[in-house]
Amino acid sequence: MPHPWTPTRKAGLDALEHYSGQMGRAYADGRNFDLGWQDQTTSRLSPWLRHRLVTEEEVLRVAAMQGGYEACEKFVQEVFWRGYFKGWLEQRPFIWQRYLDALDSAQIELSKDRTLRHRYTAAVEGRTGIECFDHWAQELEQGGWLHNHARMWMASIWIFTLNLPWALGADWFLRHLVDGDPASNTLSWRWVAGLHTRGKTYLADPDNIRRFTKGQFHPAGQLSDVAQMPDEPETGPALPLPKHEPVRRDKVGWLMLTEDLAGGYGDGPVLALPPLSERGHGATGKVATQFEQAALADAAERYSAVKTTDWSVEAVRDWMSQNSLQELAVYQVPQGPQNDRFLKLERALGDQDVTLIRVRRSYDDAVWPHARKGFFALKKQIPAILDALAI
Ligand SMILES: Cc1cc2nc3c(=O)[nH]c(=O)nc-3n(C[C@H](O)[C@H](O)[C@H](O)COP(=O)(O)OP(=O)(O)OC[C@H]3O[C@@H](n4cnc5c(N)ncnc54)[C@H](O)[C@@H]3O)c2cc1C
Repeated sequence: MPHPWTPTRKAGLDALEHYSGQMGRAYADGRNFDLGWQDQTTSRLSPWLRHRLVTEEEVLRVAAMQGGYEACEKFVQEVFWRGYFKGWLEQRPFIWQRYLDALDSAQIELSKDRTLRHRYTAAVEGRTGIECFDHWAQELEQGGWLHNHARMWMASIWIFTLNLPWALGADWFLRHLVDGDPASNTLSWRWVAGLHTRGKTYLADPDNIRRFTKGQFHPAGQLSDVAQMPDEPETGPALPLPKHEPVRRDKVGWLMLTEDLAGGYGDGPVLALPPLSERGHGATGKVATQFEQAALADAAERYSAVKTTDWSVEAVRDWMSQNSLQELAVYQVPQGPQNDRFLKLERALGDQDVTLIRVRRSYDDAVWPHARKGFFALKKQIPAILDALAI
């Protein structure tokens, strides 16, 4: 499988333009088919969108020129799923923490239970004997990307057929996907497990796999036909979103992270923090690592950002004093490993009396408040949100 994601904004915009004619009927009719790498049935824009080398707003504006919501309804809704998951997790940060706790427990289980360890290793090495799963495991490890349906089938087989802890699977995906995103990934795994829409599990069906791979795979008799939701307390209600903070002074410097490379720094100097070397337990995939590093380099060049090699408070302070800065701003760092790391930096800067302002983009501001419950509530608001954003 080739690695087609050139990690630049230009390449992302080219891909968007190239796909624009397919956002209507072609997408609606074809999007559920996973026909292998050569046969594209979806936009494959996720790596650029994930890091905001290209933004959701830009994609939606292109969809608007193809006939808008009416003509591209399915595609537009899928774009909103990204913001839905992000907004949902922002308002339930304890679910991210629950995932980290579940991952820690699963790691301890792995170290103690040899049979579990064998099952886990066979799965991530693509040696389960379930041909489709093994094929997709190779795709993930080597190519760093999977079709949405393959992700759903794999997560389901992982949890309900291979009886592996869901958090280990989510960690494996997050570390290897070139679009690895804490919110979309964690909450999709939880959705398959029946933890997102509580009790509603997703069970992979051999005939469905045969249909949507056009016969390439048919794991008849190999998959569990029972789906048992893992044990977990009730989800709990959404918390309020932190208030939007305006940038108060002229002399503000910006921190750039690979969470959001969309610019919007005005005249302020920009400091680019490097991607984290770890996204979870174990090594990050090569394709994902290369994409993230080069994506940052591309954005840093466009915004004349200074690149630092670490996240130390000293590096940030030095750069601030070189630029005579009193205040720092950053576009909202969503829940996930970068935010966990960022909170430490924020605390250390706070100890040195540096004010750090988290700024929310208007798109997130428009979408996230509607991501408190199920997707349906957000879906109903899509026309109004598009209007409000003048799309
Ligand atoms: C178990 C599992 C794990 C996943 N992990 C991730 C992840 O780490 N990162 C990630 O970006 N997506 C994840 N997804 C969501 C989805 O599979 C990908 O966003 C999609 O396959 C990307 O392909 P595309 O760009 O061709 O999407 P298209 O179908 O062309 O859709 C256009 C855009 O809409 C958004 N989108 C589409 N479907 C979804 C969805 N179900 N959830 C959220 N956004 C969506 C993406 O930004 C995508 O680029 C996961 C799904 C599952 C079932």
